[in-house]
Amino acid sequence: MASSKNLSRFWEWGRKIICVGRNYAEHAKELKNAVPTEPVLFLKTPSAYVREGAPILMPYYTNSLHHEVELGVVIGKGGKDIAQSSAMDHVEGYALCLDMTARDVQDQCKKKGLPWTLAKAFDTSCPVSDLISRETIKDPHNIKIWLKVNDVLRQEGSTSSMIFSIPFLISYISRVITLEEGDLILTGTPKGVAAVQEDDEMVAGIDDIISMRFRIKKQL
Ligand SMILES: O=C([O-])CC(=O)C(=O)O
Ligand SMILES: [Mg+2]
Repeated sequence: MASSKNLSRFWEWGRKIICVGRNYAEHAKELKNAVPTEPVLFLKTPSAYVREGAPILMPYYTNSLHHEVELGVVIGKGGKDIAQSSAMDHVEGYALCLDMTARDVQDQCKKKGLPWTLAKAFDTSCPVSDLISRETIKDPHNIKIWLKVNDVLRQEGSTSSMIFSIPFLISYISRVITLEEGDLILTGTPKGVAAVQEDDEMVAGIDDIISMRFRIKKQL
């Protein structure tokens, strides 16, 4: 839990960003995907991080940049083959995250059976909030995450609807990929994903605990 090193700026550690897809049935259905029986995993790189004050850059190769608001779990203690029963001991805290997705590119990748890297891992595809302490979010499976675009509510979902719980995900992931302090797990998005345009402003939040604001700009 409490680590010797300061993870308050976890995004500067250069560690892994492990994303879970289709962890909310309503979102899997809205994109006409099957509801998974095992977690769907993909990765972003640390260059995907962007912080409030800097713009989200729409890649030059997409015409459909989607927002996905997600709860992030920041790993405080690394491990391999972590048991579900001790998984929460590895959690330093949480972060509000966006999994920005070039949806048209992802659709093409799906059709061709190719990886999602261009759709998911481009620079600025992972806007993140400050670290939120475990004390602040006592029950991470019972909070509301929401996102507005230009003041219109687009996404609002409770983490109680996650298919795979945080301990399950930590255990599952750590059997495949060793977790290290500073890693971030994105736990999937609720329904309501949609496209944003240049100069749109997004505000996302977790209940009234935290909120963050980002503007969309085109990559030059
Ligand atoms: O792109 C997708 O639909 C998968 C995903 O990231 C999510 O469900 O959060
Ligand atoms: Mg996502």
